[in-house]
Amino acid sequence: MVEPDRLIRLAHTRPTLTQHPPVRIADLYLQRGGQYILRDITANLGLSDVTAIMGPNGAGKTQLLRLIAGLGQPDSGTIKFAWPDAPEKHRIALVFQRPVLLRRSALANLTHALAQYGVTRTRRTARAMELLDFGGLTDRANIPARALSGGEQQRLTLVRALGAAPDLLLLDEPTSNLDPRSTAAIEALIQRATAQGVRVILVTHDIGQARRLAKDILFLQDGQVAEHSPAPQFFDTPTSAQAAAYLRGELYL
Ligand SMILES: Nc1ncnc2c1ncn2[C@@H]1O[C@H](COP(=O)(O)OP(=O)(O)OP(=O)(O)O)[C@@H](O)[C@H]1O
Repeated sequence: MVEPDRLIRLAHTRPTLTQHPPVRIADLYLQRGGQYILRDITANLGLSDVTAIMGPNGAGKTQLLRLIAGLGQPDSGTIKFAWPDAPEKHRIALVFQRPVLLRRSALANLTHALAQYGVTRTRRTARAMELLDFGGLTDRANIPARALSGGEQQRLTLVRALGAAPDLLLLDEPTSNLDPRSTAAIEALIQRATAQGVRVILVTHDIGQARRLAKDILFLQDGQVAEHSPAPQFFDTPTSAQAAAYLRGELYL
């Protein structure tokens, strides 16, 4: 495999993010079907390399991620980015829970995406091969993407997103349908991306995954922030009753 620093070479210089939180969410409300599904969300995200958004089904995790990605507007409140021109599409990449791939080979899925990202035709194939290598998919280059295993498809989706050299990678339960081996491969990819300075916001129900990857946890309950803490504090001494019950595996209704 190529070295990570060769692979995700940045299309632009990353800003120093220590002074400004990459994502600043303030007083955010979102209504759907006549009800508020996100309420009074105020949080700085992306200060650590991996932020996990956790919470029970229906808590609003996916909707919050979509708003951060620029897919839709809140009813009120703001989402501001450390990058002056964000959300510019190539600075923020979103990977959905289920892979969405074209009916083409793995390689062609990547060259197609790279064309969208503005990579010149002459560089596309070499870059796509680098990305396949990064994802451990070199020998799958010419296989129809939709014939790949679930784990391979998700790896392909992830390296396709990284091909945009994003500053911020948004992942919505990227391993929810995968077995431990495939999950480990995805987590390794995420860690290699963060080693390149990519900030990750990860929605996950997998407590073990959050422990392995995340430095801070935003816990949502009923569309509100129940807790936002550094990971060790969240796991050892959660301050909200909801998070404590969730971590104990109790059914908090
Ligand atoms: N278009 C819509 N109309 C009405 N309600 C909606 C709409 N879209 C989402 N919702 C509701 O918003 C709530 C939050 O949904 P969201 O998908 O963000 O939850 P989640 O925390 O990601 O859940 P899960 O863990 O099950 O994926 C849910 O109760 C959902 O039914």
